[in-house]
This record gives sequence, structure tokens and C-alpha cells, in this order.
Amino acid sequence: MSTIMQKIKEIEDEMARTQKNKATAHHLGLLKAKLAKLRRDLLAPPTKGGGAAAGEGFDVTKSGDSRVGLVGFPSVGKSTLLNKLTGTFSEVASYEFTTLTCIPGVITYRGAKIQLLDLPGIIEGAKDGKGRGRQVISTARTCNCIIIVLDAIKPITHKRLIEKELEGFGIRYIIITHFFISSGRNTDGLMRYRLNKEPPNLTFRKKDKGGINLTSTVTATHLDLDTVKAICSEYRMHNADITLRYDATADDLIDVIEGSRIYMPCIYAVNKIDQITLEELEILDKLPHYCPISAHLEWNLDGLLDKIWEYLDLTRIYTKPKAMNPDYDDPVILSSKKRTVEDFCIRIHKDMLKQFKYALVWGSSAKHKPQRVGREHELEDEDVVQIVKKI
Ligand SMILES: Nc1nc2c(ncn2[C@@H]2O[C@H](COP(=O)(O)OP(=O)(O)OP(=O)(O)O)[C@@H](O)[C@H]2O)c(=O)[nH]1
Ligand SMILES: [K+]
Ligand SMILES: [Mg+2]
Repeated sequence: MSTIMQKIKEIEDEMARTQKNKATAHHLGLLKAKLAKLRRDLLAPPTKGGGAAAGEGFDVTKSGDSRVGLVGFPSVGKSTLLNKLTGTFSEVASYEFTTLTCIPGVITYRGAKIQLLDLPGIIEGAKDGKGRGRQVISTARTCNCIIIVLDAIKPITHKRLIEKELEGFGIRYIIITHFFISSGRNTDGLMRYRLNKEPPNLTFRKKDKGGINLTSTVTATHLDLDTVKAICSEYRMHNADITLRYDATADDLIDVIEGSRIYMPCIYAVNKIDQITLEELEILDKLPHYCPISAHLEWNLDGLLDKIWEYLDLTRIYTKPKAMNPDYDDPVILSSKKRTVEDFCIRIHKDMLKQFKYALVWGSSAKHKPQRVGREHELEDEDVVQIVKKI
């Protein structure tokens, strides 16, 4: 372990010493790739003994349309928040580590059922297996959105500490954390989280020969061919086509090569704002991804629900049976990424597609009232759909 730590330190020192400019870009890219590989080694799941294995979360059955997890240091008010939002009972107390396991609750909001998970507090050292840190972090992986709960009285230091903890090692993004999570899919069993960040819009295609080719549909200011070659050579990839569709950075390319990143929305809920001044509140309110609340006094819980809704980015579809009014109370909930008529059919019944002839759609995705569409048609939030079956 210590030798990996030493190597990481050496590389970080070298990066700090190296001036950032065009001439050093490829060298810095190479250092970043080395660093990413070392962190991966460092975070490899333990072989035997000591803490839970990296991939084991709490055993709570998924339910509803979406899952949201509450992550934070002890006594920031996670359980208070769960109780107020879901009417569930999770013990609240002024001492730390009141909650020792995962407690689920359900929020019904705009016709969607959102499962909210209260989790034990995490502490410094969680990533090394201290406390229930690993289990918490692994459970967070199963969520569609994370709420990092912060205490308004100690916002900045607390936030930095928790980011460092979730980040694993080294600092890359200000509010982005990489969790180490077993994926089951990847042989090294590692997952890192990227919070509030879209997956890089670049393709990386390995080949057998032909060297490294870089094409870009935009002006690339961060990556040039030398830098890309340096990063690829660190991963012993000498033949590949790389296409950039936006101004990608070296970190983005490394993320794509390393794979196993999870891109997840994250809200910073700053709790206990009843303890701070109006001036302080105004500052907090302006920060991106922040939502100031008082769970105890139920201040701005509507604001938080709105933000959760926005970050989950769900699509509500109302079903209209033939010659009847649509059912507005019980929408079918689709994710914004899978919201075609086909996705809708699959959600209703597994055999629905076999009988599918066409669909009639009313709402913002429809050009007419109604529009007749096929199974590839993309639906919009609050559309009304009637499926017409083959006879
Ligand atoms: N002033 C104030 N106190 C709060 C608020 N929300 C929670 N608390 C208090 O903070 C303390 C901790 O609350 P919990 O809900 O147990 O915190 P937790 O994050 O679940 O704690 P652990 O389970 O121990 O990690 C309790 O004494 C709560 O009454 C709030 O909005 N304002
Ligand atoms: K507590
Ligand atoms: Mg608790």
C-alpha cells in the first residue's frame, strides 16, 4: 500500500511542479493516466478480512420508479429528513451513528414513487473500510440520484472532508466524487462516481493496426495528438481511433479508457439553516446543485422535492384506454433516456409489443391531436398515449 501511496504522492508533486502550457500538456496527460492507474490499484477490493468487500451494499429491495440515497456525515439530519419526507420512522438522536443500517421510505410525488434511503453516517476513512463506509458507498451506486446532506453550521470544511472521502484519492473536480464500487462487469471490480457530470461525448475505438488517430468535430483546446498518444501508450494501446465531439480534457479521455465510471446526479442539501443568518443563507442559495433546508422545521422541503424531481428527470405518461378518459392519477414513469413508445409498451406488459399496431399520442411530442406514431417515437413528459393493437 505505502509504495503505491508514495508513487501517487510523487506524481502529484511532479504535477504541481509542472507548469501548465502547450509544451507540457502531453506530459501532464501522461502523469494523469499514471495517477488514475495507481488509484485503481489502491482501491482494489481487499482480498480477505477487514471491512466489507467493496461491492457489498445493504440488502434493501428496490421499489418504485426511482431510488434516491441520503449520504453524509453523522448527525447532519439524514434520518430527520427521511422521516419528514416519507413519514417513515428512522431513529433520530443528537449523538452520532444513531442509524446503523439502511432504512427505506417512499415519496409519492407527481404520480411517481420515489424510494428514499436513509443511510448510516460516513466518517473519514470510510473509503478504507472504516465504519459502514463501504456499504454506504456501494448502496449509493444503486441509486438514481444522491443527496449529500450537509450541516449548515459547518458547511465548507464538512463538504471538503466528505468530498475527499468519497473521491477516494486526489482531487479532480470540485464537486465530483469517485466512489470505488464493484461493478461485477469489470474484471478489476471498480466503479468511480462522477457526480453532476455527463458522460464524455467522445468515442474510443481500439484497432489492430494503424496507430493512434485523433479527429475532432470541434476546436480541441485541451487534447492534441501528442497528449492523446502519451495517455494511450500508458495504457499500452498503440492503435485506436479517437473522435472528440466536444472540447474534451485529458481526464475525460482517461475516464473513457478506464471505463466503469458512473455518472450520477447529486444534490447538496444543506440542512439546519434555522441555525444560520440570512446573509449566510443567501450565499448558500446561489451555489450550483445546493438546496438549503431545515428538515426539523420543514423549511424548503418542497424546494428539495422539486430539485429531486428535476435531477431524476423522469417522464410521466398517461395511459388512455379506448373511448375513455386518460388516467391522470397513475402515470407510467419512464426515464428521460428510455422514453420511446416501445419503452412505454414494455413497461405496461411484456407481451404488449407483439400486439402493437400503432399508438395515438396527445401532448408536446405530438404534431397533431392525436398523432399516429410507431414504436420508435420519443415521448415527452405528460403525454397521453393510447395503444392500438392488432386484431
Ligand atoms: N436545528 C436543527 N436540528 C436538526 C435539524 N434536522 C435534524 N436536526 C437535529 O440533528 C440531530 C441529528 O439528527 P439525525 O436525523 O439523527 O441525523 P443523522 O444524519 O440521521 O445522524 P446519524 O444517523 O447518526 O448519522 C438531531 O438532534 C436532530 O434533531 C434541523 O433542520 N435543524
Ligand atoms: K444522529
Ligand atoms: Mg440517522
